[in-house]
Amino acid sequence: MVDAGPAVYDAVDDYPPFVLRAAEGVAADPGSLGIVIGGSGNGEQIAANKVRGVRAALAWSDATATLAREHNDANVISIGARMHSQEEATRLVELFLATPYSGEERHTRRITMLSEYERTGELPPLP
Ligand SMILES: O=C(CO)[C@H](O)[C@H](O)COP(=O)(O)O
Repeated sequence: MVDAGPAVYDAVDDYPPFVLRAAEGVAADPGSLGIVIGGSGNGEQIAANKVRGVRAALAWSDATATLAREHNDANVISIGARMHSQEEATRLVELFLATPYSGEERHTRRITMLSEYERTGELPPLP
């Protein structure tokens, strides 16, 4: 486990320096999973998704935590610390870590469209 910080609580610090480091760590270690935590989890998810190769999902229920892995093969979970009790947040993370990617063709097809867009900047064709 690698802790990208912060090491001390600062109510007015900025999340991008920590989240981008966590996300870069995940991108550099294929198969690894990351956890980012912030007020709502929205900005933290946005920051993590700036890193090439990262698929960060905002989880706010058991279903969204599970689907993030099953359907999206998300490699980062974002949690809003102010949105959940500690027990709820822990459960979301545990579900995320325990759920494998389904590998279903339609999901792989969609993920491939996104990674190809990320790689080339070219839009996938319309159906
Ligand atoms: O993305 C967010 C909200 O949507 C962040 O979690 C939030 O902006 C953090 O704010 P604060 O400085 O009050 O902790």
